[in-house]
Amino acid sequence: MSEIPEVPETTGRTELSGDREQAVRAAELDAADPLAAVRERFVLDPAPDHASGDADVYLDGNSLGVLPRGVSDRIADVITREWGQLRIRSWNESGWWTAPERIGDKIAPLIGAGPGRVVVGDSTSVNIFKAVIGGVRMAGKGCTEILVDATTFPTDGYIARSAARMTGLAVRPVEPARIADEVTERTALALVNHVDYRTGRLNDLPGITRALHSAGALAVWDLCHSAGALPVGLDAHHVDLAVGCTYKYLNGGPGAPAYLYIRESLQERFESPLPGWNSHAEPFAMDPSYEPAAGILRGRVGTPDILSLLALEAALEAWDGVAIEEVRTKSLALTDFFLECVAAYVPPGRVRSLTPSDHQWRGSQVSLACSPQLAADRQGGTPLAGEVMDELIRRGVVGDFRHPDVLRFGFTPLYTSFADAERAARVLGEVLGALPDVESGAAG
Ligand SMILES: Cc1ncc(COP(=O)(O)O)c(C=O)c1O
Ligand SMILES: Nc1c(O)cccc1C(=O)C[C@H](N)C(=O)O
Repeated sequence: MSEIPEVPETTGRTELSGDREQAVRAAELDAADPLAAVRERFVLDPAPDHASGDADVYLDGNSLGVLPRGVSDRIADVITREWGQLRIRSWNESGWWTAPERIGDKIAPLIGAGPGRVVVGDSTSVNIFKAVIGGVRMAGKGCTEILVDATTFPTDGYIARSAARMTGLAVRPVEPARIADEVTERTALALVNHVDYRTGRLNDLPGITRALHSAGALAVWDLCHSAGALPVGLDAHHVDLAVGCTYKYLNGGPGAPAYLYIRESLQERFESPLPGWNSHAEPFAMDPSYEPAAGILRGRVGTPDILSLLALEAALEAWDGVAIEEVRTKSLALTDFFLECVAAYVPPGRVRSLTPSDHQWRGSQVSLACSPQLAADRQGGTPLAGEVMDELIRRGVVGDFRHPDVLRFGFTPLYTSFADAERAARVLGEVLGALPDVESGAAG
């Protein structure tokens, strides 16, 4: 990239000479980290085409989590033995048929749900559809609208609008912080992201859920960016419906199936808009008339994606003996430390944090907005901010870029170390420091 001059790259080894203070601090924090050994449960080898041969600092687990060690062997066994040799018998003998609810019960403790409240399958988008239409069908007769988080990840908005058209309701986008003031007795439900994918802001799940309930509306939460990163407390906060993906902080793999949570007391009233045969009370009766299965099974649709489901099940073993509360403690310490290092290494005015400094409102990522000059549209496409991320990746620090100016760094406490955080901030400082002077418009 032409705008970023060549400067010596960091080696990735801890260099105590130049940036002694932060590097020493990182080493101390890693030595005291009770989750440090959990990192060994993940494959963090260098990519085969990596020039230096060093492993990357991987800060993109909020998009695609890292491969947990046990998954490859488990999937090889599923393919060679369960599918290759047992074939059709595996639906019963290998537990394929019951995998969606069995794996749902394994995710449940991580999101504060009791058994029988979570079912795994389909994509997040499809589960949003089930939850929104299922929620509207349970809402009061006079309801005329659905509220949608105005800052939502786009798929939620697209699906909510389509679901609203199908049910004759209107959609009203509302900032999460305004939902308590905007909800009315005409609101069927609100669909809200627990953590904002762009800024990393944590929304007030208990407070918003309470406010919705006081107005008689249901609370539907998208947990994609919180599940596996922080405690959610679905049962404790009486959330009605929730969905989430499993390929981010749950490390289930690319395209891993999503999940649907239905509050226990609502399950018998839940009418799926996708009542496939797997959600029937007696699927193998092949009855032409539909009768929903009892409980969470009615959230199923068709034949589950067994290879992906069982990869996810193996991936969840990385959580053995790990409490979500200790993950949260480490996540906040990592993001605090990264922000400290950014302040120490990055020249003033080049980036500002979009992620709240207050722990109460912070998820498990840090989003840095680049100065307007770096974010400005340039002829031929990507803003310079996008090229900054490309350069970071080239130097072995993997985050991602979101238009127009956001550098995102996701922190997955199961495998991210404090040394990773220090190295990422140091390389960011080198890349941004090598740019020609820009006006200081972004500091703050
Ligand atoms: C908040 C949120 N919801 C939904 C999705 C994606 O949905 P799907 O799993 O259907 O691709 C994402 C990310 O891809 C997301 O960040
Ligand atoms: N789901 C993804 C995919 O299939 C390909 C690339 C990225 C994704 C993502 O998860 C994007 C992500 N939800 C985000 O927060 O931007």
